Amino acid sequence: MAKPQVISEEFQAYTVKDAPPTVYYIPDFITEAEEEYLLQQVYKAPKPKWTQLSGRRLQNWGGLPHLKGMIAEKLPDWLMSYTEKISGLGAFAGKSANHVLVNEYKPEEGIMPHEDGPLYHPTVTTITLGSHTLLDFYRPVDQTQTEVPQTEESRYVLSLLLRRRSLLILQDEMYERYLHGISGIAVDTLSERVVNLSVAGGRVGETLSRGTRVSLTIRHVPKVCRANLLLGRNITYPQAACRIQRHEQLRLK
Ligand SMILES: O=C(O)CCC(=O)C(=O)O
Ligand SMILES: [Fe+2]
Repeated sequence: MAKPQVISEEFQAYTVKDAPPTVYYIPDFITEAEEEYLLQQVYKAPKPKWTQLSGRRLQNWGGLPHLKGMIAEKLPDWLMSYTEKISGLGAFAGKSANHVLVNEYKPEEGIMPHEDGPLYHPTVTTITLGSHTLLDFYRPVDQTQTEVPQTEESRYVLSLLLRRRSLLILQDEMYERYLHGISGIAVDTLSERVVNLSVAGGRVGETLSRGTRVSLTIRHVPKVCRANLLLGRNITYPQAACRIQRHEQLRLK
């Protein structure tokens, strides 16, 4: 089968070679002025736009992804110029990003190892603002292996240093097989397991104190309900599913 994702040739040079396929890490993807602008926009959002979770808070833009389809909402202009730029690299196989999660982590905050799952085109792209972090990768629990306990530590594979203003693109095995997470610590120690040090800059043994990091996780949700279907009269099953879903989403707001 043909490989569905094709990143523009110019960006192939940013492939992280010491990681399983496929990681692209692009330092200084945005300028300092752009970083400041994006942070300003994020913090301008009204308070109810934030959802507080344990260990981070988030803003959801573009609609709530759902197995039955996402009721797509237009992304605001301040995000569009960046999502278009990333879609233009070919990150979503010619489709345009239509969903952005903004995550904010204070020092000592993080996100449990997880998979991003089937609601998205199998690509995740992340712009890092404000502070670096280490994104850690884990093998999934091996269901056939019952004798030895499988701790997080034993499943840990590698980390990526995400500097502020960088862009990360994950696809293929790195998206589909491995779990990713951020540990809730205040100071990172760089080890030889941080496989992109030569490009991200940093020495083994060096420590980096975390500040507040804001990440923009930019994705393409293939299954969307078009708003005009919701107004139509001859509603067929999938359209009805979207309609039901719309009620669910409104209740969640
Ligand atoms: O903040 C990040 O870089 C990771 C966020 C993440 O994994 C997610 O939102 O699914
Ligand atoms: Fe994730």
